[in-house]
Amino acid sequence: MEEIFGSVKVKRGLAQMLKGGVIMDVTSVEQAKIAEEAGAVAVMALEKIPADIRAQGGVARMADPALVKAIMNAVSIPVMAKVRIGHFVEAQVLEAIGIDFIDESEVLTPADETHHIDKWKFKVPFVCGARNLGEALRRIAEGASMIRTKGEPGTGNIVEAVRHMRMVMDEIRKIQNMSEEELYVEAKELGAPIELVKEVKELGRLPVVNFAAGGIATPADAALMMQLGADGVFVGSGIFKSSNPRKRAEAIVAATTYFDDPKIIAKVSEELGEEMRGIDIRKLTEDELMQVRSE
Ligand SMILES: O=C(CO)[C@H](O)[C@H](O)COP(=O)(O)O
Repeated sequence: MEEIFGSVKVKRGLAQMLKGGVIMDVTSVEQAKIAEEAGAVAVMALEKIPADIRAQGGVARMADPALVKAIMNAVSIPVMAKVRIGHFVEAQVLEAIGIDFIDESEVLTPADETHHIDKWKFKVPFVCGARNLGEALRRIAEGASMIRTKGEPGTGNIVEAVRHMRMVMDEIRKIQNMSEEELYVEAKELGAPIELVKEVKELGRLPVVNFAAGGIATPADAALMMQLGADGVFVGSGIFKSSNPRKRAEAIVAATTYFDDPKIIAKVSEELGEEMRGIDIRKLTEDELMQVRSE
């Protein structure tokens, strides 16, 4: 058993078990319980949801381990937590307390602008963000067991999540239509290892699950991302910045499950109360964009 614990197969398999589900950002035990009861497949423990990180500014770091442990004790579903990009000691701390999954996330303030964490050194699986195929494959080459397209977190605006998912899917289709010999130049242009590019051609998808994140605020948003090819969704601000988080969380779970059934999506979208207000991405400066942090 020891031999396979922490193996690529086990770590990627854990991510696959979350397929088709919603992973919700939570900042307290109370929110974690709401998420679990609403049908989330996992929760992401963090100090502040992305909309508040964006609004309050300052340096955003890994959550207090005491908060993470309290959430782990309160729910039976897997618990994830975020570390700053490149901050391998925050990752060591989370692994030490027995976290189920680590998100090396651009939502927190990067600790290293050049290097991501060497995720092969950890037994715990990692999820990382990507805006395109090259970025996704670089993170997988570093040991990520799950990818999420980045979107623009904390905006309640789906436009960047759509852009990034379409980009990844388009680039995969392009590779599928290439000959073997063309893959070498493509790998160079993507900045990704040739072995992974070949694997994408063979599989017709990423070798790990790819969820959508950043800006999902309604059941229809979640279903849109699923129809565009996401394996599942992450939702943070859209739920806990709305007037009725419990009802919205349940509706987003239903819409993710029945993403290709507009009648169900219509039904669960009724009377959800006030939505998160949201931000026009064009009003953000380059410095305010989280998606561009470390590629
Ligand atoms: O980083 C994340 C995924 O790991 C966040 O959960 C996600 O991006 C949340 O964004 P939003 O608050 O816009 O839903």
